Amino acid sequence: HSPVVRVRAESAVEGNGDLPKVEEKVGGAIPDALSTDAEVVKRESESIKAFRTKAEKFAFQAEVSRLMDIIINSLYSNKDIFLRELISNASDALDKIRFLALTDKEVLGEGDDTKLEIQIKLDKAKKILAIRDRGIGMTKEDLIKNLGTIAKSGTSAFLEQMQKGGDLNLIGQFGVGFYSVYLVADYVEVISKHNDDIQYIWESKADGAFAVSEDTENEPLGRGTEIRLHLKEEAGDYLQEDKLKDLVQRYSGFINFPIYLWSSKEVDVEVEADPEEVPEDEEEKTATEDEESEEDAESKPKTKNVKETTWDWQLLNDVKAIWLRSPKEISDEEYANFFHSIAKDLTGDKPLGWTHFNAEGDVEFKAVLFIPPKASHDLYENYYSNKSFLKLYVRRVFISDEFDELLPKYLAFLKGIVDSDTLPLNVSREMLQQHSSLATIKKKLIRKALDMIRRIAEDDPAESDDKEGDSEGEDENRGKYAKFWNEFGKSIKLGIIEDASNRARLAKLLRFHSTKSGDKLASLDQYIERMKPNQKDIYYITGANKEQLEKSPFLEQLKKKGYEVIYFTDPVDEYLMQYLMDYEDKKFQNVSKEGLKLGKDSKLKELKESFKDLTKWWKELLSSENVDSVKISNRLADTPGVVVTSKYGWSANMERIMQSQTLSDTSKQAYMRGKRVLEINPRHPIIKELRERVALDSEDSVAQQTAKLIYQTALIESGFLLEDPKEFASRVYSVMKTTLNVSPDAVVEEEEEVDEAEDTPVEDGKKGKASPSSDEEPSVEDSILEKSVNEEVEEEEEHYNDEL
Ligand SMILES: Nc1ncnc2c1ncn2[C@@H]1O[C@H](COP(=O)(O)OP(=O)(O)OP(=O)(O)O)[C@@H](O)[C@H]1O
Repeated sequence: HSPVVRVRAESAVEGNGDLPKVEEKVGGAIPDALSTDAEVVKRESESIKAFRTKAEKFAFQAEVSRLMDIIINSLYSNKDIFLRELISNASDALDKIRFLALTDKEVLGEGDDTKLEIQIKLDKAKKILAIRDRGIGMTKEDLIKNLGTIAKSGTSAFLEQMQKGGDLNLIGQFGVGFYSVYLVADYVEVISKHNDDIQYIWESKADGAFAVSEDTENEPLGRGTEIRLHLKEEAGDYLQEDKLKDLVQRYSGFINFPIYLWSSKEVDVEVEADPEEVPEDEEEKTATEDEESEEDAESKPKTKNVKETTWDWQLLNDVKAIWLRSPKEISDEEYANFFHSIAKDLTGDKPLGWTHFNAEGDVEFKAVLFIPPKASHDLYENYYSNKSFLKLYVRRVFISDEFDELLPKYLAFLKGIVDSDTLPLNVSREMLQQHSSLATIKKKLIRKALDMIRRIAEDDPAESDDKEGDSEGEDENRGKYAKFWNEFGKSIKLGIIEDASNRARLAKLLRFHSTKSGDKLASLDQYIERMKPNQKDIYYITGANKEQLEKSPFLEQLKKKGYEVIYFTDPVDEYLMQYLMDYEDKKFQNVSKEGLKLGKDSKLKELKESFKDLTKWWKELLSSENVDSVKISNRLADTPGVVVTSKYGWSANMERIMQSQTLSDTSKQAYMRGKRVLEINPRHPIIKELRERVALDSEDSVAQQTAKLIYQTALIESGFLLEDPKEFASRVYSVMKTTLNVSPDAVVEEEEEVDEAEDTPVEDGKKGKASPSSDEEPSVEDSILEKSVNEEVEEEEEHYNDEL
C-alpha cells in the first residue's frame, strides 16, 4: 500500500535543482503506517500549513521517511540516546571547524564565534530543548541533503536491523543518529549558519515532509547550528535541568569541547530593607544603642538577605581528554563510557578489552584501543571497503576518523583514538596520510592490539583447565576469549593470511575444534602439548561443518591411533592453510591430502605387493576419471576407499567452495583441481573380494561395476561433488537389480494412456530418451520404471536423485 499523493504547497517555490519537492511527488515518502489516502492528505496538508510561509518544502527520501516513522512511533523506553547523538553531531561539527582553522585562522571569525563550545538551553513554558554549537554549520544545500534527501548507506541497513528486532541504541553506528530526535520531539527546527551561506531554518514534523527557509526571525548565530526540539507531551522530563546535567555527565563526558547548560541557581542577595519591615527586636536594639552611633545608623541603609534565582552557563563536562590521563587513575567504568561514546554503541555492553598506552621514542603518541563487545553488522560483508574506526588526533586536535593507514584491514574492528605529538598539524590530510611516522605508529598499534588480545586469552580461566577455580574476578573473564573468537576469529585468520610479519603471533591466537577438544575451543599450543611422542605433523581436515567431519573416513585410523585432528570449517580456512605452513617447527598436514605418514605399518610393504595387480587394474579402469593413481591406504579402518588430493591442489572442500562462487573462473578450476588418488583399504572384505575376482578374471563385469561404484562412493564420502550424478545413480540401481534378482535386461512397462502426438517414438519396448550411460548397459532409470508400474516409484526416483 503506497499511496501517491500530490500536495499543493501554499507558497511560491524557488527553483532548487533536482531535489524532490513535495509538489512533485510525495507518494514514495509517505510512511507505510498511515492507513488511508485521505488521512495522508490531511496530515500532509496540516504539516505544510504549519511550515513557514516562505519555506521551500521537500519530501524525505523514502527510506529516511520510513526510518522516521519507526522512530516517532517507537515505544522504545530508552529515549535518552537522542541527546548523545546531538552532542556527538555538535562535537563533530566543532572538530570540523577546528580542523579547517589549522590552515586558515580566519574561519573561526572573532569574539564569541571563536569559542568552540556547545550550549544547551531549556524553555519550560514553550517545552523547547535547544542545543547549539559553534561548529562548522550547514549551508542550505547541506541542510536539504544531510537532513532528509540523501539516504546514507546505513539507512537501509538500520531499517533491516530494526525489522529483525534490532537495538535502537546502535542508531549512531548507522550514521542516522540525527533522526533519534523524534523519539522525544514531534516538531524539530534546525537553525544553521555556515560561513559560506546565510542563516537558514530547517523544520519538520516527521510526517513525510520538511521545509527550509531563510531565517529572518531568530538572532544571528554567527556560525554553527542550533537544534530546537519541541518536546512531546510525554518527554517533559527533558525540561529538567538536573536530568540533563545527569545525562551529559553520564554519557557525553568524553566530548572534547565544553558543554554548558543554561542553569538557574538560588543565591542569597542583600537587598535594602523596607523600614516598616524592620523586625521588633531590631527596633529595640536601635533604641538602646548609645547616641554616638545613632548618626551612623541613620546614614547606612537597612539591608536584608533574600533568595533570588540567577541564570548562568554552567559547565557540565571535564574537557580533559581521557587519553592524557594516567591509566592508573581511570576506572573501568570510565573506559567503558569512553568506548560507548566513541563507538556510538549505546547498548551499554562492555568492551571485551582495551589497551591504553603512551608510545615514546622517535614517534610519540598516545592511544586507547578497544575491542567492541560485538562485530559491527557489516564487518565481514564489506571487509575490503570498510573504513577503520580509529580517530586520529594531532596534539589534541581531531584530524580524521578515516585514516586507513593506521591499522591493517584485519584489525579494522578495533575502535579507539590515537593522539600523536610527532605528526605536523598544519598540513593537509593528504600530506599527513603520507607521513613517514604513520608506518611506525601502525606497527606499534598492531603490536599493542595483538598483546591485548593475547592477554584476554591468558586471563580467561575457561581457556585452560589448570587455572580453574584460581583467582578472583575470573567469572568476568570466563569465556571471554571464546566470545572474542566468535565475533572476531575470522579477523585473526585474515591477519594470518595478510600479515606475514605477525603470522606467528596471530597463529598463537588461533582457536578451533578438534577430535579432542570436546565442546571447548583448542589452541595450537594445546595441540602441541597433546601430540603423540612419535607425531611430527599437525593434522587437520577441512569441510562444511564439524558434524560432517566427525564422520569422515579420513579420520578412521587417526582416531583409532589417538591422533588429534583439527576441524577447519570456515571457508576462509582453506585460504588460511595456504599461508600457515608450520607452527613451532611442526608442519601442517591436511589428512585428506597425499603424504599422510602415520608411524610404521610393518605389513604395508607386503600389502602393497599383494594388491599390486588390483591397484594397477583399478587405475586402468578409471583412466577416464582424472585419477592419478590407486594406492593402498594407511588412513582407513572401516571404509573401503577414499579419494585424496595432491598436496598443492585444491582439497575437496576447496573445490566445493570454488564451485559455489558464482564468479569463479572455470578454466582456473580445472587447473587448480588437485590430482586425485583413490586409496583403498586392503583389510576391507569388499576390497579383498575384488582382488580375488580380478585375479581370476580381469574382465569380470561385476568387479568392474563394483570398482567404479566404490570410486564414486568414495568421492562422495571424501567431500567431492559428483560431476555426473546420473551415471552414479544408474550404477546404484543396477546393483539394486542384482540384489533384488531382477534381470538386467528387464524393461520398463509402457504407460497405458499416452497422447500419441506428444509421445516420442518407442523402439523395442524402450522409451526413446536414452540415459547418458545407455550405451554400456540398460538404463537404470528404465529398469526401475519397468519394474514398478505405478507412478509412486517415479516420484521416489526423483527424490532419490535429488538427494544424491
Ligand atoms: N550540529 C551539526 N552541525 C553540522 N552538521 C550537522 C550537525 N548535525 C548533523 N549534521 C549533518 O547532518 C548529517 C547527518 O547527521 P546524522 O547524525 O544523521 O548522521 P552522522 O552524524 O553522519 O552519523 P552519526 O549518527 O553516527 O553521528 C551529518 O553527517 C552532518 O553532516
